[in-house]
Amino acid sequence: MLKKFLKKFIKNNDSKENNNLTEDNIVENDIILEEQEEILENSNVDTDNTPVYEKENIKEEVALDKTVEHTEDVEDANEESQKENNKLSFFSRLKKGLLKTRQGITEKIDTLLKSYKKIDEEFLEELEEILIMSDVGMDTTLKIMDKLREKINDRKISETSEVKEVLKEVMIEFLTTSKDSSLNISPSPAIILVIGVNGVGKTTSIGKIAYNLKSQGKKVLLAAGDTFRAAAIDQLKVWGERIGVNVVHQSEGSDPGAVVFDAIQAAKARKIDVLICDTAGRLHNKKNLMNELSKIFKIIDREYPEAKREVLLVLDATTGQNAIQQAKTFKEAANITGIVLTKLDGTAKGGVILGITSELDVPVKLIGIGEGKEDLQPFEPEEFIEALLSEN
Ligand SMILES: Nc1nc2c(ncn2[C@@H]2O[C@H](COP(=O)(O)OP(=O)(O)OP(=O)(O)O)[C@@H](O)[C@H]2O)c(=O)[nH]1
Repeated sequence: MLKKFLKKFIKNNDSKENNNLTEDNIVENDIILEEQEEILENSNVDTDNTPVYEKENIKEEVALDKTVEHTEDVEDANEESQKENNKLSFFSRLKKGLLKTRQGITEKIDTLLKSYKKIDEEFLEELEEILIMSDVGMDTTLKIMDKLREKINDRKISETSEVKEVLKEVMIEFLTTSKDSSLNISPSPAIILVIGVNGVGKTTSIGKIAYNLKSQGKKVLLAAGDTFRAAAIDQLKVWGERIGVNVVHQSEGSDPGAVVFDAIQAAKARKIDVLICDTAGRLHNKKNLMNELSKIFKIIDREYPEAKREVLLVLDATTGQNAIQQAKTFKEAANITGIVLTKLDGTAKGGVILGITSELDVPVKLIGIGEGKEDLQPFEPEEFIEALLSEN
């Protein structure tokens, strides 16, 4: 380090003072350089063999490092507490959003628990009824009840006061599929295809996902692949402007495959991290839907094989059991990698989430609890069940 500094110092001086170097003064300079190095190394060496000059520098570097470390620590702590706050505020918003579902499930379960002290068949049947009535679905309710009975027997539980914790455990197990529930978008590039019938919240969800990814520092591009309605294109453009993300679009009625093709070329040229494509979700004819989607998949296969791929199906929680039916149809037409469940706020049918994960074995990756750009969050089974079943 010292040698490097000296050489640089002397060479700088040389170049400033001596623009016309001769062979002789180059040799002379080399000798001076050697001598100065020797002098400095001998005179300014401390007991630990570190030159004083270097030591001063080290001190400054350490002090600087400490300041940087401290600033980084403070920044990390701020970031952590910001994350914690966001999580907390999302949890309370989730709890608030689930109010109607909580009224349908939790309040009824709490009343039931108060009216029975000991677990008996009548108690279990009433519990079963509450779940069925809350849109969990018949099949899933029966499976949940079987698992609950099994755990109650194994653990020799007889008091109803202990049932809620076991029920939470069972529900979390049902909400946790074998598949990864995080978005498969790293390393970039990635393409997310968003499918679902009209009105379920596709465009809004795309806007929210793009906003989240952009906030994480990712370069995002949107493609208005729902060319069936001009309003759908305009709506995506409005979201794009709102969150500062570009939208590739063509006119109403144009070929969705062509829009996706253009968007892929733009994504490659602009080194985009995540390209999110809207699609038209007409369900009246499964064959049409399949044809349209398979055309888009072929284009992605051919033009963007290097991109990680997510196919997200958007479902509207307010439609209850219909959402499961829709999901089954879409599952036959496309290889769905995740579900976005919207409008969990303001519905008493939130229990449908249990039916979706258990009947389809596709993970719910994101949940929507409002119309704002921050009202879409990764789905976490424990957090969700806590927000759903905890008291008050
Ligand atoms: N309360 C609430 N409303 C939502 C949520 N997600 C979407 N919406 C609203 O649902 C309505 C339909 O959303 P869109 O995003 O237009 O749905 P889409 O599936 O794109 O429908 P088309 O544009 O008709 O294809 C809009 O008014 C949204 O603001 C949510 O999580 N909660």
